[in-house]
Amino acid sequence: MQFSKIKEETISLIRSWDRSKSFGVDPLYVDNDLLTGGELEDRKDRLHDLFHTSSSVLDNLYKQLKDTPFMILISDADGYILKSWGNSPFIDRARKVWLDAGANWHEKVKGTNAIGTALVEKKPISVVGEQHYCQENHFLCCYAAPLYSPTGELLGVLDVSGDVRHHQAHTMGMVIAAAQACQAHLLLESAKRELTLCIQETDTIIDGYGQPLISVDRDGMITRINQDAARILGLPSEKCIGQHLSRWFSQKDTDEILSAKGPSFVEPKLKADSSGGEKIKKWIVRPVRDQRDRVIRTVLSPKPLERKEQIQKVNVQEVKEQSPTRESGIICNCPKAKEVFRLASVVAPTDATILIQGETGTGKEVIAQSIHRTSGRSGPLVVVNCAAIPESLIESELFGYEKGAFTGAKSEGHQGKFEAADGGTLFLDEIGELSLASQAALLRVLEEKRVTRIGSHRSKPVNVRIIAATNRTLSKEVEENRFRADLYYRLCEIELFLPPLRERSDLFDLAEHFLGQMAKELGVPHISLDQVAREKIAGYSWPGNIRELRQVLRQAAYQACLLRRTSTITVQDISLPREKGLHSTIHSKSGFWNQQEEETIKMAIQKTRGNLSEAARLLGISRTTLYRKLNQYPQVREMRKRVLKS
Ligand SMILES: Nc1ncnc2c1ncn2[C@@H]1O[C@H](COP(=O)(O)OP(=O)(O)OP(=O)(O)O)[C@@H](O)[C@H]1O
Repeated sequence: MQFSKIKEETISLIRSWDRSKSFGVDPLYVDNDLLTGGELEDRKDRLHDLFHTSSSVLDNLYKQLKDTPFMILISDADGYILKSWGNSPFIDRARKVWLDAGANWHEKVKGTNAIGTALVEKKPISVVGEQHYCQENHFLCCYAAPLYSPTGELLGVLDVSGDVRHHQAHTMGMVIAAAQACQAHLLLESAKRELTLCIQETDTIIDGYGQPLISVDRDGMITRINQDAARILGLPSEKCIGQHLSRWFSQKDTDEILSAKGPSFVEPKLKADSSGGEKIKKWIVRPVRDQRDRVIRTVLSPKPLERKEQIQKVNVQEVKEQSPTRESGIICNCPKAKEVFRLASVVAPTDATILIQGETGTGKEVIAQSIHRTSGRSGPLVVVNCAAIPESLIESELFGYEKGAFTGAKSEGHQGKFEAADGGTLFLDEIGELSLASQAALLRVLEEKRVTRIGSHRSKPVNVRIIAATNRTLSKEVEENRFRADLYYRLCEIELFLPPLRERSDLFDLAEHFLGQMAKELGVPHISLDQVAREKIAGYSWPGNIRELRQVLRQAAYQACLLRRTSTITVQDISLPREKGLHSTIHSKSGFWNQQEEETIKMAIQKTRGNLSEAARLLGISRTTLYRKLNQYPQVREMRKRVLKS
């Protein structure tokens, strides 16, 4: 050993003896500090990672010392020996001085000794024979080196102890090397864990990224791929990994992708025989470089399409479409509306979130129902009218609540609409009416795909397809900060715009359909419109759209059949509000609507002689709604009383 090293060790030993004296350690009598079994196990548990990762190093060290009068010990940072390995007869002698698992060899207990002194001095040290402070330990020669965690925390000490007669200076070197190897293993393990976490984190990010992503190595083999991209390639993601890009792209395109030196666009064609579905026009290629600036990975993602392109793209799909038919109760003989239904039928079986926009009464709920019916989802369609629920209740309606969550809560708690729609579709009608606070809560559920009942700490996974609808222009609401932009983008993965009735060419198909329904209700074979009535209908702008058409025809049909006893509707039967100022009246759902509604209910009550169940059935509304309507229109109530008396 070098002189300076010896000098340094000697100074450490002198300091240690001073400390031992000041701690009041008696060199002739050791007052041992021993752990109970439970405490020993607890302390071992805390160093589990060290023991686990260092087992091969310690096994090796043990093999080297197996036939010698030496033993290996590991202590924790407080000086308690947690593990020891060794052979008798030396181990039996060592036990007599409690050089064994469970005993504390801190300087405060044992005075100067390799374990205790290495812990305090925080460096490797050997303590040989009489260098030990306590007399009973003079038969020992001990070599110890501190063990540190990857973050630099002192974990304990690795010690090799033996009979003083076998003291050899090089043993110290062996212990230092073994301690370093233990630390390296710990570091490697923690790096591996960090890497695993990183990979899991990245996988989670790329899967929820909302854009297809493919990563290939420099030979063109796929190393990572998210679900969206796998769908394009037409194979499950696990089957794509390890496949060469040339399975999907031509050799020329593959070479172009792999030779990209910086972010660029390529326009490769997916091979005709690839089993994948979507065709992408352009891909963005982003090379990933290592520390030496070499391209080691290439990430491919499709260039996002403009909305117009997206719609065209879906339209060219060879997907079996389900056009609305008369049997389904949906009339759609106009090219503009057909286009919307075509797109709806293409996206119905996917999980894409759909935003339906259109004026009031254009059939947003009708198309939502059609999407749900053809989605293949086994759960129910749950409809929530966001405008009809008071703001203070909307979150409990959507997410549910636990018992006693708030004053007035049902004692057994309440399932929210999200849970009710699990496995199915949640139709959020009039989404534009949601307050900003409720928008934030909704966004959270959409992102996490988990719902937490109010008053609960546990969240529950939900598999719900969202269809939202509004008659506001949501992008304008976003611009004016009344609707969250992030929620808007979440909701409009697919946007459907239903045309207003005045832009549809199938007005008379719709009229005929409704008149057919009314003929059934009124028990007549057929109801028709005369020419002048048709002209009046054709010349009107229908701000209340299909709903308004149905209401107007219903009133006209009742008037013609019940009051005039004819099945031909004439212009006198058709009562249209003055067009001036109509829009606001329709939108406020008051005025004109109320008059129409009141008249229609009166006729139904007359026809059914005051029987509310039958009247409700005739009107196509629930009994509860009819009761509500009777409260709203006192004159109808009075009329019913008269009908019942007569
Ligand atoms: N294509 C269609 N064929 C037959 N009936 C239709 C069609 N579209 C809509 N309707 C009828 O028109 C009425 C209004 O439709 P719906 O409730 O779906 O409109 P909406 O756009 O959701 O209205 P709001 O914005 O006021 O909620 C309903 O009675 C519906 O049955």
